[in-house]
Amino acid sequence: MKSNVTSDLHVEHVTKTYPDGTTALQNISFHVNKGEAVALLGHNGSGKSTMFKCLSGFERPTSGSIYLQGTDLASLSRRSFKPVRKKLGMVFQHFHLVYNLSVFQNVLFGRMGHHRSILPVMAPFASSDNRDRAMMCLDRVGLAHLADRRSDQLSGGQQQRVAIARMLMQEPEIVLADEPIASLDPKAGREVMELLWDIVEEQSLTVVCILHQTEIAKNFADRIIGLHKGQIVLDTPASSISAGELDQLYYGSGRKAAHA
Ligand SMILES: Nc1ncnc2c1ncn2[C@@H]1O[C@H](COP(=O)(O)OP(=O)(O)OP(=O)(O)O)[C@@H](O)[C@H]1O
Repeated sequence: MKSNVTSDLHVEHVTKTYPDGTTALQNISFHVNKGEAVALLGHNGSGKSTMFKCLSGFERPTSGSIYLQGTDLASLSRRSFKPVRKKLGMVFQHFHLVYNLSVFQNVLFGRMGHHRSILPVMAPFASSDNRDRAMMCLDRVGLAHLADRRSDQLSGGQQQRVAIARMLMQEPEIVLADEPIASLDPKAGREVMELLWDIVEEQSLTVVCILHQTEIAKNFADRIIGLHKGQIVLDTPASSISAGELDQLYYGSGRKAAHA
């Protein structure tokens, strides 16, 4: 079902209660415009991953709606979700590569949503177009020289670059990133964020990125949304957010803001 919603992502009064009765999201509403980069912050258990799962279609909200470029996700059958899903590029904390396969093969898998079967994305059968595209994506993340290496023989930072190349292979319009640098050391994490952000800026992609590093969020995102106990308690341009507001998000009113 199409709506007249014009933003890339539109979350309207979303509540999510798990079968055991835990309410992880309570009446959440926000929208993300095309090309906008939003960082989703909040302490452990505030509902970030549940939001990510609802945005990506892995979980359905108990009530409320999520529109992706105007299409209500809840209205889609499994089959009709596929073309919509193709627009969503995902980056995860633990990379989700197939580790006993080559870097090149992992990047080819990113094209899966463009085909009806797995065959056209298997290296021995892939078209020259797909093969060239995979090498271009690897080149963009600086890893073309490692195309033939097994993915488990890369550093964490390199594995995340492969995951980004795989996402590029998909040609997404919206990027959902779930703690993309949480498994990396500070230097590798910063380099991966710089790469990811260069790519989303050059392709004008819309981004929702879950982060725990507030400095990184301030430096990279256009806007910061803060969750607390499943509710939005902060929705502010990153350029104008104060250290006190971030402190408040993580430590609540019981703690005096360290930088206020
Ligand atoms: N499958 C589930 N079944 C029941 N409760 C769940 C489930 N998944 C998450 N929860 C609960 O929902 C709440 C929000 O969890 P969620 O994982 O979304 O938070 P989070 O902000 O991503 O936390 P973290 O930063 O630790 O990943 C928590 O109370 C959690 O225990």
